[in-house]
Amino acid sequence: MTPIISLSHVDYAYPNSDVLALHDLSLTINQGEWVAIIGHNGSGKSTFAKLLNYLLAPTKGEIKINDVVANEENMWTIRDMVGMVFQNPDNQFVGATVADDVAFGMENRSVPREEMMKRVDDALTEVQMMPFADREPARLSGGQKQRVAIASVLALQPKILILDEATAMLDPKGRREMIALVRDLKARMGDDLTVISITHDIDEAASAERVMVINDGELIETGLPSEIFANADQLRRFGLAVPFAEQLKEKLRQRGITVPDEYLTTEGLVTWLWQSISTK
Ligand SMILES: Nc1ncnc2c1ncn2[C@@H]1O[C@H](COP(=O)(O)OP(=O)(O)OP(=O)(O)O)[C@@H](O)[C@H]1O
Repeated sequence: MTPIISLSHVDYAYPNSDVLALHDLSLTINQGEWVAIIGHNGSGKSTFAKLLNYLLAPTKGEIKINDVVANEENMWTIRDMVGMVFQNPDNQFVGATVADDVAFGMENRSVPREEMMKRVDDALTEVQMMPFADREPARLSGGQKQRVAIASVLALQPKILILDEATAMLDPKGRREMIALVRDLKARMGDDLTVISITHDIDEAASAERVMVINDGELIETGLPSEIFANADQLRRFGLAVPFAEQLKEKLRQRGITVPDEYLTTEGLVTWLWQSISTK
């Protein structure tokens, strides 16, 4: 496994604040991983994301992206490697059409026209938005807008895609489609794409390969989604939502029913319930 993101004893304090938004953060994320970052409001998740593409500079410690130290001098190399999609789909558009919008970042980086046209087509195809290439972005649904935002990032061929609450403003269907899209992208691109999902959405976090929990600016837990989400007491302690299936398991246990210890998705629990009822 090759590390693509490494943080060593990183602190960050906002200029107008004497509180550390992040404190002594040390971690490694490997090339091709899909990592979810969870934590209650104000725990430092967005600050972490902004440090990764040098929108913010660490107050202390060192960040390396693909072995390049994040600093003033390497800022543009870092930003070329780390693409970000934010929460509000309406704040991410600059072009008159979907295709213009995807082309915009490449125009800024002087990608030759022919190469640019090809990358626009490829990126829109990846996110299944090719039929919308000539549409006005403002007229798309929230989920479609976020898919175009992902295409704009993919067209720049980043190594890392950061989704900073990118599903938060979508309806459940849009959210499911985004998660499915990221899963497809990961399956197709393998180690060529590392994904960081900063999210409050349990389904999104559970789709990742690894979950990191940030609490009050510190990394307090990292593990498989199944390990993190099966620990309801710990989730509550850190102000996080407990998955529906885990809540139901707790209630069943209180009634004396033996339930599986391992984490189950809602669908997994439904299947288990059916099986245990039908064998009684
Ligand atoms: N521009 C700023 N100036 C000063 N303090 C800030 C600024 N932005 C964030 N903070 C503070 O830094 C801490 C971490 O904030 P951050 O936005 O990274 O948390 P978060 O986990 O992303 O929260 P949320 O889930 O609400 O988006 C919080 O205490 C917040 O109040």
